[in-house]
Formats: sequence, structure tokens, C-alpha cells
Amino acid sequence: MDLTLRLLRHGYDAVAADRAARGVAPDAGTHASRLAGRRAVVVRSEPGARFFYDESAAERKGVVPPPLAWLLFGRGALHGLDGDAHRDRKRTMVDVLSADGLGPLVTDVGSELGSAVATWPGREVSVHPALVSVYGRAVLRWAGLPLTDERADTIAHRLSQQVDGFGFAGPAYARGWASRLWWNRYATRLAADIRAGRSQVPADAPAARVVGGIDADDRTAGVELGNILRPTVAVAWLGSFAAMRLAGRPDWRERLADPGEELARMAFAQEVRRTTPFAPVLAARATRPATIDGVRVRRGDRLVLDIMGIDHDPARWEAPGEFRPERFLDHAPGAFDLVPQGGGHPSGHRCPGESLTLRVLEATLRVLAGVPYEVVDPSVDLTRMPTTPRDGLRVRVPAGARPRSAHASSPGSA
Ligand code: HEM
Repeated sequence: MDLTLRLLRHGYDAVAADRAARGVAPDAGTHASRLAGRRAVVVRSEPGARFFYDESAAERKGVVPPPLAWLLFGRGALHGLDGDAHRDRKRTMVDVLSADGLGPLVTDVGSELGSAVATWPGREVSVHPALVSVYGRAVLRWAGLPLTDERADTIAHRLSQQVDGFGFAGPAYARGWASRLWWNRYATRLAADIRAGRSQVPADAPAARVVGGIDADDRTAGVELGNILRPTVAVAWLGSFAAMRLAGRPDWRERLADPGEELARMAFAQEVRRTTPFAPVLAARATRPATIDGVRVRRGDRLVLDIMGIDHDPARWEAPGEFRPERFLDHAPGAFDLVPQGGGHPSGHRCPGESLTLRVLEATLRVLAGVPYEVVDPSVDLTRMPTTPRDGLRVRVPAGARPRSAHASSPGSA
């Protein structure tokens, strides 16, 4: 069976099911398969991951089919560019997302979430939609868009629908497309207004820097602006798993509530990234032949990076099935060992939002660690992509509880 069908049927367990069906040895780092009717080589080992990220060996153009790529990233997005066209555009994105400029966004996430959790005592709330609002308001404000909170909430939830639709889950896929078409219209107009000096977006704000830094038409500039806003909202998927893990670890919960424990929160966030199912695989096309781990690669073959397999590989991670944040306290992962947001060098296709993701999760953990909530149902459907703990993680906060974060002053680092 084709891996595409397995992805639709098994979701995050698709590669494991493919390996089992093809009789691949448990320790094999690479195996031959099929993707969308073509020969494919699925890579997990370090040599395989290096080949996947070698620009002289693999390309992206046209590999992800439009029904998925145009929904999630938008038509013409840098995810599907190669060579100089990719490099030029990537530079703008990396500049805008550099660590120096993220402080105000991260502080805002902490204070927005602090205000939100102050309303939770005595209620049962769903964490995922709450985080979509918090991250969405914060990133839209940081980007420089002058919006009311209500309008920002609406936009945040529309952006989250584009993410929620990527796994072709029936109505979610249709909702995702409705939101994508709306975003394309809204963002094209916004990009044109920013470029013509007709908007209230300050010239040095991230939205103006993205739109001004990209050498492309207004529609494509709007698509790339979405490629900063939408994935920041998507951190809510990781955030809901972070909240679930926190509830399961009272020892860490106590520690992470201490404002001085930033490094421990970063380690916890790394382990959340490693263990959270988000993108199961990535795809590219081989531009030259090779042999990887004894498996022949032909020019034109699809290459599939097995994200779930790498992040849970027993050769890389001790007890990979266990949630152990301490593994990141004194260990920085290699460029091909922890790949929830891609791997290799940042100038390649690796996600430029990793630092933002980690810092937003760190701020989220600081606030949530001070809230005495219980999880209603931690079950996770691994066949649904993207997935969250059931119902976006419903939590119950006792009446009269006083979330610590709502009273603590926010440290500048958070
Ligand atoms: C939920 C958190 C996130 C996850 C799981 C995630 C995952 C990924 C993955 C798997 C890739 C593809 C890497 C590759 O093709 O090799 C990627 C690329 C990308 N991500 Fe993220 N990401 C996240 C957050 C962010 C954030 C916060 C931003 C920006 C604010 C961002 C912006 C991008 C962009 C622009 C690319 C395209 C890079 C390129 O093709 O050169 N992502 N991300």
C-alpha cells in the first residue's frame, strides 16, 4: 500500500505501519516505499537525514501536492522553493524572526495567558482554543497590525482552521480551505496597503518588514506574512500537549512555576516538541542517485523524512517512549536528531520559527505551572492529523483557586 494511503488511514503511525507491512528490520535506518504512486525512499538514519537536507541531492519544487501545500503554506510559499529563490526569501524570514526581536511577543504571551487563566477557577475550559486566542492576539500585535482583541481572535481562529485542515479530516479540510481563501484576499489587500503606505502598520514592524523584504507580488507577500502568523498560532497544538504533560508531572509543575527556572522550562518545552505528534513526515525529490544504508535512491525518487521515527529513535534517545525533560537539561540535540520542525542548517528548509516556538512554550509553561488544574481526558487520537489531547484538552480548575501567575510579576525573560 502507498504511504499516502497509510498517512490518511493511520496518521502518525503511518511510517511504523509501512515498515511493519514491508517487513523492514526494526533497526533499519532507511527503507524503500511508495508515495503518491511513485517510488519513495523513507529516511530515518543520520546519513539519510543529511541526504534529505543536502541541496545538491534533494529539491522541493512541486513535491507537496497543491491540495495540501496551497492550503497550509499558500501558493508560491518558500516551503516549495529551491536554490537562490529560496535563499533570498528565507533570509527575510530569518531576519524578522531573529531572537533579538522576539522579547515583546513572548512577554505579551505571558501577560495575555495570565489574564486568561485568572478567569478559569470554578470552570472547565478547553486549553487549545484558549491558546489560539492568546498566541493569535500576541503575534498580530507584535507583527504591527492595529486590531481590536475581538478582531484578532477571529483572525487567529481562522488561521488555526488552516492548520486544523491539513490532515484531510473531512469538514476540517473544507473549513481550512474557506479560511485559506479568506486569508488570501485579506492578506493581498493588506500587503498592497502596507506597500503603498496606506496602512497603520509601522514601517519597522515585522509585518512591514516581511512584506517589504520579499521580492514578489502582493498576493505572495500576503502568503508569506501568513507563514509567520499562522504557525505562531499553531504553537497552540504543542501548548495543549505541554499543558497535558505538566498535569502528569507534579514534580516538574512545582519547579516550572518558579520564575527563575527558565532553563528547566526550556528543557520541558524541548521534550514536548520531541514527543508531540504534529508533522509526521516531510517530502522532497532526489536530484541525484545514491545508496543510503544499502537502499538505492534513483534520480526523481521521492524522499521522505520520518520525523516521528527520528524523534523516537532508540539509537538517538534513551527510553524514547518516556517523557523525560531532564534529557535536555545538559544536552543540545544534533541538527539531524530532533526534527519536529525539520533539521539541518537554518539556511536550508529548517523551520525559522524554532526559537519563537520554544520561547512561547516557555512562557506558557511558566503561567500554566501556577494553575492548579486537572485534566478531564488526556486521550489522544493518533489517526487524526493534526491532533490534540481530546477536545483540545479540557481542564478543570477548582472554584476559589488562585492561579499564581495571575499575581506574580512577569520577569523580562519570559
Ligand atoms: C507548532 C510549531 C511549529 C512546527 C511543528 C513547525 C514545523 C515546521 C516544519 C516541519 C517545517 C518544514 C521543515 C522542512 O521542510 O525541512 C517548517 C518550516 C517552516 N516554518 Fe515552522 N513550525 C512551527 C512553528 C513555526 C513558527 C512559529 C514559524 C514562524 C513564526 C514558522 C515558520 C516556518 C516557515 C517560514 C517555514 C518554511 C521554511 C523553509 O522552507 O525554508 N514555523 N516548520
